Amino acid sequence: MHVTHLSLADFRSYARIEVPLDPGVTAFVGANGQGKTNLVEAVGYLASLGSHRVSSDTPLVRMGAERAVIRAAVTQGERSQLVELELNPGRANRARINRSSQVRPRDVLGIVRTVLFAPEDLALVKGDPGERRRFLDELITARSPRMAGVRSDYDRVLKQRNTLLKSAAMARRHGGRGMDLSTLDVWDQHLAQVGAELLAQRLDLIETLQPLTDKAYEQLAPGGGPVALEYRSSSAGAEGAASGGAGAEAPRSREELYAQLMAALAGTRKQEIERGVTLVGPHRDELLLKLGQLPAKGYASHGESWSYALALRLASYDLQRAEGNEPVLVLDDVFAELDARRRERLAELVAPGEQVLVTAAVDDDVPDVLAGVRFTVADGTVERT
Ligand SMILES: Nc1ncnc2c1ncn2[C@@H]1O[C@H](COP(=O)(O)OP(=O)(O)OP(=O)(O)O)[C@@H](O)[C@H]1O
Repeated sequence: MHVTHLSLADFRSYARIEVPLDPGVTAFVGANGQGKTNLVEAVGYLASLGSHRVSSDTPLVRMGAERAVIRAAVTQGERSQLVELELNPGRANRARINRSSQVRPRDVLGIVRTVLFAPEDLALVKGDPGERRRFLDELITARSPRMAGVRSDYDRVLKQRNTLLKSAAMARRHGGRGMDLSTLDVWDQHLAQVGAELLAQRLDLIETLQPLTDKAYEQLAPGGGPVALEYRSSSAGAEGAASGGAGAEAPRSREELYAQLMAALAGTRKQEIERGVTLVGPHRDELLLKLGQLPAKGYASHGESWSYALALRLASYDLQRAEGNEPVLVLDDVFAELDARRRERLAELVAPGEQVLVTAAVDDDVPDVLAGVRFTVADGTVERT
């Protein structure tokens, strides 16, 4: 798919902007702070209902404005669609497809697809486990938009269960009789049900992503691998079952994963009531990225960490393409971060994409193989050059 037109109103630094886009490569070039990333961030938002830079919508709305609107015309094969999101921080966001009456924001998922490479990606390798969980869950949602509902159900159930545990912990501290544990039993079942669905999807994704990541790493840094993705589940027993990639005997069916989660919740209940928080479940799991025999985090060099992060993004691109969903590739300011060899290899790998959007501070940061349409971004204006 590709975006043929992007309109923004009160989004970030833009009061109003209309950008017609072609398939193939488009580079947005301009000095620091001129609004290049703001443009591609908007495209990424349509694909994931979130920004790759911030976790709240507030900074996305232009200072002084109340709401921001992102609108894109999208073409997939013969089909064209108009998708629109209105961001209302503090209130519910709104969405429209083909100017129709309103739909839920999550209904637009799957219309715009992106794989976004950005300097923030280094956190995939060097950052907290939450970064890697988010990477997995975003890709799961891109492959199967209905999983956005499962993800938000999980967050909701977890929040409610934590509230219950917190009040149980408070009651204990203040010498109360404690709580009626049958209520907690019900929440355990809810959590295990949605948790098993999420866990199953993550394990399936990791198995599919593993060979693609290894291949991408080899393309970017020949001879530097192998790389391995291992899922460390907080709900697996001490024997470490349920690891994706490696664990051949790991439970895979929803029923087995449900039983695993229920057993883990029962096993940690005393501790959870003491601490007032849910200690096991997908929100506590870790995706371990290994380079050779060692974890990349803490061991890989800066360059190796970059190659790993890029390999994960390339693998997600290959995966979506293989499943018949060609995403828009967005490369936000990444070439300036890479040495000449990686820059060249990455550019060659992405150049054939149906649509590639690149941002760079200067023309020289855009590799020659990505010659295409250029826009100059300056002072809130975007002009084709
Ligand atoms: N909500 C907002 N309201 C108004 N201006 C904003 C808002 N959010 C960001 N900006 C402005 O947008 C500009 C940053 O834009 P952007 O991140 O797209 O820059 P860039 O061109 O990608 O720069 P760099 O090359 O440094 O990455 C900054 O000047 C910032 O002050």
